[in-house]
Amino acid sequence: MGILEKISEIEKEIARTQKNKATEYHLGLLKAKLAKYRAQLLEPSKSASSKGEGFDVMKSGDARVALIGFPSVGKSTFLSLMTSTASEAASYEFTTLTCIPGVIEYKGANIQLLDLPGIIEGAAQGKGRGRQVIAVARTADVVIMMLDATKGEVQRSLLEKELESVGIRLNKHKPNIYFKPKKGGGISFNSTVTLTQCSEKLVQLILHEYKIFNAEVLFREDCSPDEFIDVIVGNRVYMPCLYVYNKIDQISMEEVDRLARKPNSVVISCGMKLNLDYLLELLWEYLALTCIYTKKRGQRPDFTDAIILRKGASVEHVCHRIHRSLASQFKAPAPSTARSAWA
Ligand SMILES: Nc1nc2c(ncn2[C@@H]2O[C@H](COP(=O)(O)OP(=O)(O)OP(=O)(O)O)[C@@H](O)[C@H]2O)c(=O)[nH]1
Ligand SMILES: [K+]
Ligand SMILES: [Mg+2]
Repeated sequence: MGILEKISEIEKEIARTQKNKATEYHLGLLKAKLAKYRAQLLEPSKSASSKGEGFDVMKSGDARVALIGFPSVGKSTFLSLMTSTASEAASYEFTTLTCIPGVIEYKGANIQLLDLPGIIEGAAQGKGRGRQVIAVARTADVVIMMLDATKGEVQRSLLEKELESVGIRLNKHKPNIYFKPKKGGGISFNSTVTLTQCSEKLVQLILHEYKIFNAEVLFREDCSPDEFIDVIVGNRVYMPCLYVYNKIDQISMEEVDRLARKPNSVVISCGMKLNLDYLLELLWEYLALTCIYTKKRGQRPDFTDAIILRKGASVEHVCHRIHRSLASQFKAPAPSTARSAWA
């Protein structure tokens, strides 16, 4: 049996297994198995020919945003509207075949926006250019999931499933679980909160599935078995995602209102240039960039020229941006308390 078949067998079994106290261990084990097979599926294939051409776009600017969506939802139209780059847009599917970068200039920052080919169901398993597109998405700071407002719901859940299956976690934080494999001593299990979804026995079962017999595990949060598996597997990407419903010129006012109220969602129309300013404002929030203004002694700061840094940047980072040798000229290293000054 191939990996794909094994995956689909397990998925079917999970679907037909009723969720209750009696099946919780069985389900936990199935999920651990599923995660293992998916990881195997994602191991880089040996043949170089499977690499997409034109996908290795250099990172540039202060942040990177990737446009993910089904074909013909308006990704290229959006790129052409927001940046000075023109990306071909047309009414047929798969107009865009490579990664096309543009730059959004906003509040003094250069935000790299990547237009990508449309992806479809099965993308994670290599359908279309799915794998390459998803590989680019992993490198982004924020993903814009562009959806056709007339079929947004279906598209959204399909794409979420695709990204989920390759270890991309949207709008979630890293589970607060301390996990450390050891050389010996068995499994030590502790928690600082009451657990309602995992137990010591289930944790052990899952660890054994990964052939881990010695480890320290500390739950600092009431996490699910899936979240625990994420911690064991490790290479997960926790990514902010904005759901952008485009083409609202095609739906009723009531429907626009309903979509706009969903969490992490914005409604726009590229065709009628509706609500694009608000989308930018929100994108800026999601990027969580920090602007630092410098000033000369006795003068007012120049608010037109900012040093743009990532969230959590330190004083040392700022020094580096001003001049490479600045930090090393200080008598003492920046105190660690200063690190959190604008985190
Ligand atoms: N009605 C309407 N049509 C739009 C809107 N935005 C884009 N379109 C149209 O949708 C079609 C597809 O647009 P594209 O920008 O090529 O879509 P895409 O997502 O880049 O498509 P692929 O590259 O094929 O994946 C074009 O005919 C656009 O003119 C909108 O807001 N309203
Ligand atoms: K298109
Ligand atoms: Mg396109």
